[in-house]
Amino acid sequence: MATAGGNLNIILRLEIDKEKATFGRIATLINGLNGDIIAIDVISEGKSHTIRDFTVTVFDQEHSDLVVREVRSITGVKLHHVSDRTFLVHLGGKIETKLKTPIKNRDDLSRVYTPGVARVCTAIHNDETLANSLTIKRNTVAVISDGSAVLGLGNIGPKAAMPVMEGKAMLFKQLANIDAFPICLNTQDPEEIINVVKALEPTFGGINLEDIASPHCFEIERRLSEELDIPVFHDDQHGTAVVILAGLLNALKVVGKNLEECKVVICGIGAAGIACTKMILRAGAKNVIGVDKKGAIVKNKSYENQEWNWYAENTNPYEEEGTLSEVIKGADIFIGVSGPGVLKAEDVKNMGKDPIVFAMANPTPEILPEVAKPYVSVMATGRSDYPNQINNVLCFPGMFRGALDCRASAITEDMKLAAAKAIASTVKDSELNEDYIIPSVFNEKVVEKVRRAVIDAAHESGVARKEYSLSMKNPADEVFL
Ligand SMILES: NC(=O)C1=CN([C@@H]2O[C@H](COP(=O)(O)OP(=O)(O)OC[C@H]3O[C@@H](n4cnc5c(N)ncnc54)[C@H](O)[C@@H]3O)[C@@H](O)[C@H]2O)C=CC1
Ligand SMILES: CC(=O)C(=O)O
Ligand SMILES: [Mg+2]
Repeated sequence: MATAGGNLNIILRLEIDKEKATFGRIATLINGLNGDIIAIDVISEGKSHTIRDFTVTVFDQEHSDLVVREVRSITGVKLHHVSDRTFLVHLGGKIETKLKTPIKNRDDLSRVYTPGVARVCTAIHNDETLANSLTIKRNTVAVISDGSAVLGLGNIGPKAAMPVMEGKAMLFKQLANIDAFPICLNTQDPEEIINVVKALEPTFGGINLEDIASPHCFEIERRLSEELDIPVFHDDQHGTAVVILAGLLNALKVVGKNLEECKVVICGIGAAGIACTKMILRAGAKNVIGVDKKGAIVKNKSYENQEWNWYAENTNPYEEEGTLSEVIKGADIFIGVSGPGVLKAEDVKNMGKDPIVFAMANPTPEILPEVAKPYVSVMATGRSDYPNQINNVLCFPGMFRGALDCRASAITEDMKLAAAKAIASTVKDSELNEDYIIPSVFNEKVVEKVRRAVIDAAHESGVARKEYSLSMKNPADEVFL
C-alpha cells in the first residue's frame, strides 16, 4: 500500500518480562494488525528481562499509532520509545565535509594553510582560470532553492526544503562523485535570488536550481544563464523534461506508436510542465494540450503568466477546451506534473487505445498505479516503490558530471536531447517491456552514458572549454589535457 512519504518504518524498543510475555505473542499481535516485522535486534539480554528493537513497516501515521497502542497494552511489555527510521537518517543532517589530505604536522599545516596557501592565492589572482584546477570549484555544484515549490508540497519555505536539497547533494556525490552544497535562501524575491547566486559563482562550477516555483523560476534561470559563465540548470524544468522524454521514447516503442501522431495531455503547467512540453514538441509531438487548475490552456485568451501566453500559441492545435476529464478523452499519453490524485480511473478509461500514463507528482502521484494499471499499457511515477521510476535523478548527476568535465559554460538544448537519448538507450530493445521503460537509478551505466553524450553535445554546441580524457576511472580525478 502506498503512503505519501512511502512506506513508514518504525522501531519499537520493547522491554519484555520473560515470565509474562513472549516474542510470539508480540509478533502475532503486530502481524494481526497488518504490521510487517522486518527486523528484531537484541539491545540487551538479562535473566528476567530482554530489550529488543522491533522494526515494523506500517502504512501511515494512523497505522503506526494503532500498532504502538496495541503493543503498549500487552502485559509484561514496556515500550521504551518509538523511532521512525526516516527521521533517524535525517538526524543532524545527511551530509558532511571531508578532508582530501589530513593535516598531521606543522609542515602539512604550512602547505594547506598559511604561509604556503598564499602562493596559490597569488597564482589564482594572476590567472583566475587556475581556480578551476586549484580549488573545489571544478567539482562543486550549488543546489539552490527558495523553498517555494518543494516536491509537490508547495511553498513550505527554505528551512523545510533543506532535507530535499541535502538528498540531492547525496545523489550528486554517490552517483557522479560531484560535491554538492545544499543552499536554501531566505528570500523568494527573484532579483535577490539572482544577486545571491551570482555572488556565489567563485565557489561553484555549476548551479542546480531546485524547487523554485513558476513563473519566477523562468526569469531566475534565464538571467543567471545569461549573466554567469558556468552551467545553470533548473532541475525541475530540464532534468524532468529530459527524463520524461527518455521514458516516452521507450514507452512509445512498447505500444508501437509515433509521438507525431499522439494526443498528449500534460497536467500542471508549471516549471516541469512547460519544460516538458517544449522538449516533446522539439522531439516531434504535434498535438499537446496543457491543463492547469482552471482547465485547458487555449489560444486567444490572455494569461497573466507570460509563459502561458507562449503555451497558448504553441500547443493545442485543435483548440480543445474544458477540464482535464474533458480533454483527456482519446489521449494517447498523460503526463502529470501537478499534484496528488488529480487523475481519476474514469479519466484513464476514456483515454485512447494502449494509453501511457506518467503520474510524476511527488510524493503522491496524480493517480496511484494500483488504480490506473488495469486500464493503461505503460504506467510510470516519480517514486522508487513502483516500477518505471521517472525521476530527474536519472539526469542531473550525469548532466553535471559531463558539464563539469568539459568545463561547459552552459547547458544547451542539444545537451539535454543527448542526455534523454542516452538514458533511453540504457534499456535495450530486447529488454523493453511495460514495466521496464527506464533504467533504475542504480544502473551504473546511466551516469557514464549521460556524461559522454553531454560532453560530445557540449563540444558540438561550442560551449565546452576543455578536452577530456575518457580513460580515467574517476571522472572527478581526471587530468585535463
Ligand atoms: N518525478 C520527477 O522527477 C519530478 C516531479 N515533479 C513533480 O511535479 C509537480 C510540479 O512540480 P513543479 O513544476 O516544480 O511545480 P510548479 O509549482 O512550478 O508547477 C505546478 C503546476 O501544477 C498546477 N497544479 C496544481 N494542482 C493542479 C491541479 N489539481 N490540476 C491542474 N494543475 C494543477 C499548478 O497550478 C502549477 O501551475 C510536483 O508534484 C513535483 O513533485 C517535479 C519535478 C520532477
Ligand atoms: C524529483 C523532484 O525534483 C521533485 O519532485 O521536485
Ligand atoms: Mg525538484
